Amino acid sequence: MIVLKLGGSAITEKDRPETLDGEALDRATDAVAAALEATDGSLADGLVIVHGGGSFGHHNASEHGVTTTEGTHDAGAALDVHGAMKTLNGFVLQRLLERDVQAVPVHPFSTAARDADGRLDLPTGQIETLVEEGFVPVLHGDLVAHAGAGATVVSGDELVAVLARDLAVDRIGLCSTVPGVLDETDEVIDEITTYEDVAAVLGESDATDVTGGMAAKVRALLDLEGEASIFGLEDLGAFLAGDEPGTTIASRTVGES
Ligand SMILES: Nc1ncnc2c1ncn2[C@@H]1O[C@H](COP(=O)(O)OP(=O)(O)OP(=O)(O)O)[C@@H](O)[C@H]1O
Ligand SMILES: C=C(C)CCOP(=O)(O)O
Repeated sequence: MIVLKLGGSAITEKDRPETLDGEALDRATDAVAAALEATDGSLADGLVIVHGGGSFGHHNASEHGVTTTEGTHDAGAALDVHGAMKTLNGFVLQRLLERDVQAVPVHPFSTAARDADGRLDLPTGQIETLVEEGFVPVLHGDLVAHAGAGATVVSGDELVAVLARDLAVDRIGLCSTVPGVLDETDEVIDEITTYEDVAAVLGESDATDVTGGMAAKVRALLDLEGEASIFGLEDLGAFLAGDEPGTTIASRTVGES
């Protein structure tokens, strides 16, 4: 199974509130549809798509002071953030359906929760069954119920990490607006194995972002057992065809702290 995150920075104009990058989303969904068609719909035993927020969700969350740790108990605020993410989810689904991809929505706000320590629980049985039945579940960064905090933000990157941990996932790809993780001279770093090696060059997103940008992304992926790739839209087709474009985030070896 492949878990693919379409970064919000890749499919929206992240610095203009609630603005889709329709051309980029077309390119992304073209690549997904072509990869599925080339494998008669099987694509390495299934595909799960997660998309981020970009200019949907982050601005709303920021206005309401909601982050991954600071929550809200105001249903109106919660629905504002969740509604923005559902709007973007609708655009992603529509473009996939137009290309005959059997995409269906899974909204984390309706299914996931955090405990008081912030640990995320995302039931995956529904997702597994959807994949087995030939669907492409499309999840998204969202709000989730958070014990003691109301509702907090969950990033698409966190969802990818949980899916990779709890499902039989073979490959993980994060398609963003950058061609990979960049070093101090803006060259793509081929492989990252420890956070410390790259901490100095990792930053937040240039645009409004409540979930930590590239630094949080690398941290979440380094916690996984398998490898993950971070790459740009131009390399999405290559990733889906089996290549490892951009930056590979390699897991820690067993026993290493
Ligand atoms: N060393 C780095 N290499 C590449 N990008 C970096 C680096 N440091 C910070 N960034 C920022 O991280 C951004 C990518 O993270 P971001 O969270 O915006 O991506 P995304 O997952 O595509 O979007 P979203 O979070 O909206 O889904 C880049 O656009 C850049 O602004
Ligand atoms: C801001 C919200 C609601 C979700 C953000 O998800 P991300 O763009 O994957 O970090």
